[in-house]
Amino acid sequence: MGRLVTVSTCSLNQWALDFIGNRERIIESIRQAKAAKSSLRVGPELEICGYGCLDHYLETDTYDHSWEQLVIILQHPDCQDVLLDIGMPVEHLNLRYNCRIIALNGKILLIRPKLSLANDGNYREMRHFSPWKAARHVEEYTLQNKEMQKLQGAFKVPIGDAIIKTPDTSFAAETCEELFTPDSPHIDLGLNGVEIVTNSSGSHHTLRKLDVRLSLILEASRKGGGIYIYANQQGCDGDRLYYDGSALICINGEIVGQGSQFSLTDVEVVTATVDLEVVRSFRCAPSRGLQANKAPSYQTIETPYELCSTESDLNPYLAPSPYLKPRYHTPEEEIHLSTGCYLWDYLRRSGAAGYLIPLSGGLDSCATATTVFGMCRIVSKELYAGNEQVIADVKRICKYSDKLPITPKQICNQIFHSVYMGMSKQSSKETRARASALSSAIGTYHNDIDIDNVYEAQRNLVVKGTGFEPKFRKQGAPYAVSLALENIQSRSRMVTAYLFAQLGPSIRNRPGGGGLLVLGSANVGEALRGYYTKYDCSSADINPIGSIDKDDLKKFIFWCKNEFNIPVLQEFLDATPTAELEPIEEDYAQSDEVDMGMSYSQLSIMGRLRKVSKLGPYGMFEHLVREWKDTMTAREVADLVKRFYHYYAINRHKMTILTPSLHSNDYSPDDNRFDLRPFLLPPFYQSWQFKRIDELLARIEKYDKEEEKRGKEEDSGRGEKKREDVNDDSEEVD
Ligand SMILES: Nc1ncnc2c1ncn2[C@@H]1O[C@H](COP(=O)(O)OP(=O)(O)OC[C@H]2O[C@@H]([n+]3cccc(C(=O)O)c3)[C@H](O)[C@@H]2O)[C@@H](O)[C@H]1O
Ligand SMILES: Nc1ncnc2c1ncn2[C@@H]1O[C@H](COP(=O)(O)OP(=O)(O)OP(=O)(O)O)[C@@H](O)[C@H]1O
Ligand SMILES: NC(=O)CC[C@H](N)C(=O)O
Repeated sequence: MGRLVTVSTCSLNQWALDFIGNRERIIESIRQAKAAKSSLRVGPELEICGYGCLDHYLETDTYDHSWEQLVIILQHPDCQDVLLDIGMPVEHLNLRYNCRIIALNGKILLIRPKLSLANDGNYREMRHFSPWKAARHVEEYTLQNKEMQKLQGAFKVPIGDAIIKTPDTSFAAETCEELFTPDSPHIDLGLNGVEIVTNSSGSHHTLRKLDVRLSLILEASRKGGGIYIYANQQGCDGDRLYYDGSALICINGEIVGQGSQFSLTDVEVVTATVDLEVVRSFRCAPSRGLQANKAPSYQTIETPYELCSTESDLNPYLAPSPYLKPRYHTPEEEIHLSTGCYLWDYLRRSGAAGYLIPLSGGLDSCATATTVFGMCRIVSKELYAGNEQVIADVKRICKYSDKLPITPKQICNQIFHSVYMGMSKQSSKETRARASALSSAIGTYHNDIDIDNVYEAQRNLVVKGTGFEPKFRKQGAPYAVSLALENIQSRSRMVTAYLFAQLGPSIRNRPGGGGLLVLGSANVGEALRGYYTKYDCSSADINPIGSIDKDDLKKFIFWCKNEFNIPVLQEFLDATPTAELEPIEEDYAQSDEVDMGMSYSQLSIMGRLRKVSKLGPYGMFEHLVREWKDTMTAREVADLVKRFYHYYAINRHKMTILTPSLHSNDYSPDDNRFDLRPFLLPPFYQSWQFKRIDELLARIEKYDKEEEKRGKEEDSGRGEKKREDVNDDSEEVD
């Protein structure tokens, strides 16, 4: 007869430093796990304080308040008779650790600190914590919190890397990054006969990443057998990351429970029943046995609590959960769902009345606007489904009617403002019309205004104050003077956008007033190339598309056109990207790609090589000269790479003021949290790096010439041979 265990994991929408809210969500998840008859509940990494506290981990308060919440949870009547695996930070002998608290019926069995800290990309755990002293090392921890001492009936508990032994099985915890390391703890734990391994994570979303995480999780139990339970945070916990849930339960490499990746449900519990006999029979292999004999041994902590379901004795029909196929979203769906869920969390947590977008009729602001409409679609779905938290949030934010707005357009109209800020000579009727058409299609509260007066007032300050008449380059002025005029427009648009954001709700008589959050729309390519104005109207409160490049954005807009049924989106895809900062003339209209001296597609490729492949100018040239050999000469590639790095270098200072954006890609150039670079870089022309490119280019061109010569000689050789052959043939024929 099988030995059945019912276990629960969860995704919680925690918020850094929201101790009360976080605690309530933890208790709710335990309630739901118990209702599903689970004997073990696993929660996300550092769930009590919220994973993303960053430098608040340097404050003792964060540790003390976490203990205070833990005491409340452990005493709570709904949190008894279930084994708990809860995440929080712990200070021990003046060092700080990222820990799991394994507890049962108000008592701590073990504090398990993280062994391998996450410290790349967005992660800075080494700044806040120490890794645990050594694998398998255990010592005593002295409880500081008086309430906890009382509850424990002791003032010491074990801290370290140990196994929890129950009469019927054993389990152990590993934490997030430990799964990503080559020598993961689950390998030795499995060889030590641990049948259940938990993994508690604070793991963020990037496009196409779930595949990597799922393969690692499945692999963790496929080779060595066993049950692997994965918990993760979900949502925006106060920073640029979207934690993408996807709680998972698997056995011997097969999924038996998978939670949502993106969701507006604050507490999502995933439960499955698994059969320990399936693990035991899988592990009965001689080669594994030989390795198990040699595996280093662990200290065990014993508890008389049994994890196996007593239900199996009572209910003969209780069966293990069936195997499931892994569920993935397409990258376009991922953009829609991650931006939508992130924007909703940001809005409801910020206390603002909604969003405002400066809508230009170009693709980028269109993409940003579409992410907000996508958010309204997700919210609408939850309203129809009766999600109480979402209903309460919508009631709080949407105040223009007593009736709950329910369709995406109704919701959009209440919380989303757009404003087109035209100039009579610079703005085309096409961009103005596209902005209006998009606004009508998605239902924003739209204003179409002209800012000529503001522009003229600024320009006249110079004319009247100095007598100098600034002109555009097409009128014969130097580039720098023309740029100054262009920048008046973009900067006054920013000031105007914030004005409309502050006053928008009052203009519409929103009960209680309120302000709107200004949305930005700079994309990765523009940011890298520096093709935007410092403090222009994409300097906003938050930018949902700031780490997505133009190619991915185009795919996203195309997908939305069909999925959301918004035909006008095709017009944005067909339009030539233009900043419209210079007067339009019969034979001249500004174009982004001409201005930049490179295409957005080339920028996408170079952006990935710079960040993801970690290539400098020389490495990038070496790579691209091979990659693009069929379409560009080596000299053209060298020119392009040099142009890219030159502008990247002289404009890197602009990244310091870039709008915070949702982190969606590993090629993100975000200077503030992810892509840390100097902001005063040498301009590269005349540099050592470019000199080395020139040397390589000279070698390549020499090689090309020699190849050409050899080719010609071979051709002529072949020609002569052919002629000889022909002559031979003719002789033969003769
Ligand atoms: N090394 C350095 N470290 C710190 N700051 C530095 C600096 N060098 C210049 N600066 C400062 O940077 C500023 C100059 O940069 P910035 O004002 O951006 O001006 P700039 O880069 O000269 O011009 C903006 C460019 O963005 C283009 N553009 C394209 C699309 C849309 C938009 C738009 O705005 O809608 C704009 C526009 O056509 C133009 O080519 C000045 O304040 C200058 O003092
Ligand atoms: N006439 C305008 N009215 C309102 N906002 C504008 C206007 N012109 C520019 N903006 C704002 O400035 C941002 C930067 O302009 P930019 O030209 O780079 O982007 P875009 O027009 O949205 O897209 P594209 O780069 O495809 O033309 C826009 O996304 C938009 O938010
Ligand atoms: N919190 C963690 O340890 C996360 C690290 C891990 N590399 C991830 O991206 O998911």
